[in-house]
Amino acid sequence: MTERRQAISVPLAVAKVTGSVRALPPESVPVEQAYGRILAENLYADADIPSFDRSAFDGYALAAKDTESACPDRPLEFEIVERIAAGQVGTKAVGPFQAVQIMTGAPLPPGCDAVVMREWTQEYVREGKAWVVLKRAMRVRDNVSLRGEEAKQGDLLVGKGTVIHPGIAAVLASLGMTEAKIGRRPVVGVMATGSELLQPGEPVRPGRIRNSNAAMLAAQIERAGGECRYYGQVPDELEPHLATYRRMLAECDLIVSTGGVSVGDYDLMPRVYATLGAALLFDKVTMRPGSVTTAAQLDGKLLLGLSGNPSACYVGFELFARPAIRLMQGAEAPFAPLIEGELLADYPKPNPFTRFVRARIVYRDGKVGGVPVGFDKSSSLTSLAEANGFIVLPGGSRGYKSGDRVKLMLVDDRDGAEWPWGDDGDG
Ligand SMILES: Nc1nc2c(c(=O)[nH]1)N[C@H]1C(S)=C(S)[C@@H](COP(=O)(O)OP(=O)(O)OC[C@H]3O[C@@H](n4cnc5c(N)ncnc54)[C@H](O)[C@@H]3O)O[C@H]1N2
Ligand code: MOO
Ligand SMILES: [Mg+2]
Repeated sequence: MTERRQAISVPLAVAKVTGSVRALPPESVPVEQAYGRILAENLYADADIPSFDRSAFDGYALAAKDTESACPDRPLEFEIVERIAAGQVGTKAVGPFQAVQIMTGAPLPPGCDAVVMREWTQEYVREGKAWVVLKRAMRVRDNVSLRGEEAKQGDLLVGKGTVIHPGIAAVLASLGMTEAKIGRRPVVGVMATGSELLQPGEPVRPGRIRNSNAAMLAAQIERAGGECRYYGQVPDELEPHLATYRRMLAECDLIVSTGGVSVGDYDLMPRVYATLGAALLFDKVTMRPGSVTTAAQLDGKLLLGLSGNPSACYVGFELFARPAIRLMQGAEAPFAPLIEGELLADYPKPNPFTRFVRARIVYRDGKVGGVPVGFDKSSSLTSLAEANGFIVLPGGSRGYKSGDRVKLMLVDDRDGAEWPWGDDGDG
């Protein structure tokens, strides 16, 4: 008789996987190539930001107190003593009822504490001197960006472990960094198993199917931030499994296989792990699809045996490989966000295990909801083309009705979330 496997809960399985990986040593890349990578150091302001008082508008810098009596009936005249563009520093002392013509971003000259927008003024020449006339009073700091108003020297600007997006690229550049220190992308070895598999370019033959999981996993690895190294598809024979697996162990940081984890005669992954001496973390999870997802550890490396069934493979990857890949890059928030939203169609099936219904997450009328996509079986493939998330239904629940509140897992998210599962049960 086949040995019965001990199933563990999803949160426990996720915790076992995430507890088995650690951040890889960081590396540096040019800031222009850092988009989507994970920052490996805290970014602190190296100076006050902005680093000097500067004009926020094109206009005239002057002392606000000189403008107190200005009004439409009694305009005030200021002598223009200098004109400064952004990048220039004024050289003239500015006395009472004098002004400096100033452009946006230029440093405020000493003696000035406000800027009048050009549109509020008129400029003319009289007796060989340039003058500007003003019809309203200004207050100190009007139209001025003050030194340190955004951040003070030493302030934390961006935390280590954050996914770099365009705003963070701007911060890096503003700190004078040409290179960003980031987590190295783990090299993720992928092996597809199954004598039935054809390469996508091969003609179909009776009983055979095209290998779609390899292409799917390559894209999932890319989305998670890993570097996919594909080792091809192996037939259901132990020797090619072992040979390929040994190469992956030597060359990769994380190993993902698809297929062969169940109890069929040709499901060889359990024997692969046993032969290699890997320590099993789990080989059954109380989830659907993907219940036979297996995880093991060898020489400090995480080995993930995903199901061959396309939907089960997809779900297993997002639940286990994704946070592992992100943690290996040093992410602080490695998980896909799990949020509450509305179920947008009836889902009558009972859920003996936690169910991950492949879904289209939609944002409509200020609300977020999930629509189950098409054909809903562990073996389904084409409906995945529509999915950008999962509806997560807890184990032990019965059918759900359209409009019910449910948990939605956003697998297309980029920034990540901290532990989404709560401290008990299924999140
Ligand atoms: N007696 C039992 N049978 C099965 C159980 C069980 O508990 N007891 N679990 C079922 C569940 S649930 C799943 S899921 C599958 C898991 O199967 P394996 O991980 O062993 O995968 P394979 O047997 O290799 O293939 C399953 C299925 O997927 C197709 N496949 C495989 N690789 C690919 C690929 N690269 N691209 C596309 N499709 C692929 C394969 O042809 C099979 O149809 O086991 C159930 N059985
Ligand atoms: O492992 Mo299977 O995908 O639960 O249906
Ligand atoms: Mg099988």
